[in-house]
Amino acid sequence: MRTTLTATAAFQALQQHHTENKGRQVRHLFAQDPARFDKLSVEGAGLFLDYSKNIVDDKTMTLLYALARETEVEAQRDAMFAGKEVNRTEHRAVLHTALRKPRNETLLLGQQDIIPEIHEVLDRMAAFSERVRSGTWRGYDDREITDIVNIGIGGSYLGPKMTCQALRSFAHPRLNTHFVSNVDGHDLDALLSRINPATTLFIIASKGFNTAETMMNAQSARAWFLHHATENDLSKHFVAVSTHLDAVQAFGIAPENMFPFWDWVGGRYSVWSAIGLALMLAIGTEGFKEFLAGAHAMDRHFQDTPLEQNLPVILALIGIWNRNFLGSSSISIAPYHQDLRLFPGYLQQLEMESNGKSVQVDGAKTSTTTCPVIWGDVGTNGQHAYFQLLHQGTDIMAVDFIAALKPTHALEQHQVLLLANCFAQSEAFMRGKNAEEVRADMQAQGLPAAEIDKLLPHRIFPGNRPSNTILMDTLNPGALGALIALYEHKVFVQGAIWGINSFDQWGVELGKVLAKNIAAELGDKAKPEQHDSSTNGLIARARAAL
Ligand SMILES: O=P(O)(O)OC[C@H]1O[C@](O)(CO)[C@@H](O)[C@@H]1O
Repeated sequence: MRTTLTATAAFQALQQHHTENKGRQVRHLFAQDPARFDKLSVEGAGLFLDYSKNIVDDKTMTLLYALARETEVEAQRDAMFAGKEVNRTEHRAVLHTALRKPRNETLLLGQQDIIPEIHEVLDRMAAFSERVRSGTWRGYDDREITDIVNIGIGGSYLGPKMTCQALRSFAHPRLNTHFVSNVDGHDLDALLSRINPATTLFIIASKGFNTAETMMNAQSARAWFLHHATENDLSKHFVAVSTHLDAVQAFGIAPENMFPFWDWVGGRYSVWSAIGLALMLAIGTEGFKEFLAGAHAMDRHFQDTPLEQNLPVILALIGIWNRNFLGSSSISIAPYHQDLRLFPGYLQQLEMESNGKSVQVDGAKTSTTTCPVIWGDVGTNGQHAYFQLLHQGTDIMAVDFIAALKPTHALEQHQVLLLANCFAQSEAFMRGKNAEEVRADMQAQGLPAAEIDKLLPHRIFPGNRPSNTILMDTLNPGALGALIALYEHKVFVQGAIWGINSFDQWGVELGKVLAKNIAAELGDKAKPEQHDSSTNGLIARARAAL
């Protein structure tokens, strides 16, 4: 039985520390300590994390490290890396980290070293990718492939799509990557009218190969293809990524066109496996290797670095502080890089599907709140839309700013303005602008006293809004790998502290079952209505329309 989190000595010490320091202003902490930035920033695996703009001091951090130690984060981390059955509700090891291990390492799962089979699949992916990229893999009328369509959903979609978008400046110029996930036919339909079956390669990506949305999209894509070509041509245009060879074969894809992975890779952690095939096709084998190496560097950092300098641990602990003590209910992810615009959506699945739970591993209710809402968009766009609420709204929401110092374009002035905005926002969130400062500003502008009094409350910024800033040199495959792994391990540490299983997702099941029933009812108008009056009413309207 796990000790209740709120009953741990460290948690209680943090509660007391929080009570004693209520109302403290980070701007004052900066004024008191000129070395604050140096003390509360850390570097590892090519990433730099500034967490000094959070409402913490040395004592807060010391207590947070004590919380990590008391909840045995290090032992839990080591168990994950060693391949222990960390995903206890599904009786599985959790070994996405093994996917980024170099060829010369070993990792025993039971009696078997799993590194050789991981690299065997990587080698097959590489050989295939190089054939497609070089143009030696040809379609049914002997033309080169120009379009790759990844059909998958959840982790079989978000990872490949986000990474292809993030690394688009490293992509092969002939290959356009597309991603279809939604069972809404508008998604597939909009794409099919823009591509040529003779030069298109479909990747059917699904861990279980039984996900209703993916299977329907795959069947429709296949049917569309067969309008233009024959069954014999399928093997040149359809490949699959899955853990289920039999289901892939039943769909009509031959084993040599299937790239396997393993049940110890969770869907939202699978971009490092063959699920990353679209990315490998886009950026090439070397680029994909760099991507894995960046993540591996973060793995090593996470495993080997003391908690006090450990990026994922610190990011996680700051998150725990903001969530469980300051009551922050969401984190806005603000990438100041256009190519990372899908990163907030990717993190939504990673964090919310992993830690959106209210029951501990031992079955008891959690004693604290767990995963906050993750949301966001690219920075400067958000500034002109919802940042208003972050600055002056009633809830305290945390922000993660993410930026690359050097761009992959030559428009230097854009980069200057971009970074200026990024740093200005974090400064504004932290500092705010108090009544005296606002009044002095308006007086300097020569506004009449009555107008100043009227406007004053509207123009005050409370500040003290917590944020992290993560910097990388350039957004390249290695940096992206490290960034994703940073958040993966952050999620792990938080799950370990909250005592929850970050690797199952039972919460998505109920909707799937109900949808199956309702789909049958929509298809058969004679079926009796058997739901609440709202659901029955909606079904009746749809039956009338279909
Ligand atoms: O890759 P699959 O098996 O199609 O699953 C897709 C997604 O569905 C989920 O299982 C949730 O329903 C996710 O965890 C997963 O990423």
